Amino acid sequence: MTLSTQESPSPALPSLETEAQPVVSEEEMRQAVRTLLLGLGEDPDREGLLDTPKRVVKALQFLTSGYHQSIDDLLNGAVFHEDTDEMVLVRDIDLFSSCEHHILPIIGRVHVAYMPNGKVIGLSKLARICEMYGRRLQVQERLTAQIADAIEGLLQPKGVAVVVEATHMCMVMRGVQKPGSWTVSSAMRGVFADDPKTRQEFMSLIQHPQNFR
Ligand SMILES: Nc1nc2c(ncn2[C@@H]2O[C@H](COP(=O)(O)OP(=O)(O)OP(=O)(O)O)[C@@H](O)[C@H]2O)c(=O)[nH]1
Ligand SMILES: [Zn+2]
Repeated sequence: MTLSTQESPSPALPSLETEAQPVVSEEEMRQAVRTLLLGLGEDPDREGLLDTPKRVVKALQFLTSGYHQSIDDLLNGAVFHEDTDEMVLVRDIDLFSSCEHHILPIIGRVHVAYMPNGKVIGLSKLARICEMYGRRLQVQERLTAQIADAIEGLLQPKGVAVVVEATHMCMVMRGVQKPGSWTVSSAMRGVFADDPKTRQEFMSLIQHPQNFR
């Protein structure tokens, strides 16, 4: 699918992926799902599958709806001037994304921290940023870096730390079939990259509780 540029990001914002507009109609997408069903040996005209192409297209559109969001929209102006230089951390943000290789779920959690530099962001907006990038076709490493870049661009903080812990259904349900495997990726910027003590403080704050599975 070709991605077409719909808007040029504001220079004050971090560089974003351009908004994707479908270059095929919804009907063509449904036909493609019907073709997949036929290829799988199914009968797309049997009762249980009649509405499946429509449902699959709708589900995939939702799971990739992050392409149609922008930081500007989700932020709703919630950046505030605040004189604090203590670490802000939101941990255990649920993550549901889709791997770009197999379009299968990536499920996990994100921990986001930053060291303010005169500005703070509405806490929910950190989770919304994770959602926006999660609802795209992703590799975990890029998702992690995009979240860090967005926060860095918005707040120009003294540092940003993002850790993503996720399990990839393409490694669990198929392929190498390793349930229980978790991939951990991190993006450390500013003081989190430069100062081992600050990084260590962050890492100790996101340690799993005893009962973490
Ligand atoms: N680095 C990285 N790799 C990923 C991610 N999601 C899936 N992959 C990997 O992408 C690779 C694609 O490899 P290929 O050999 O082209 O595809 P495949 O035949 O389906 O590979 P297997 O999964 O090993 O069966 C696999 O090793 C996946 O585990 C991700 O978020 N980051
Ligand atoms: Zn995959």
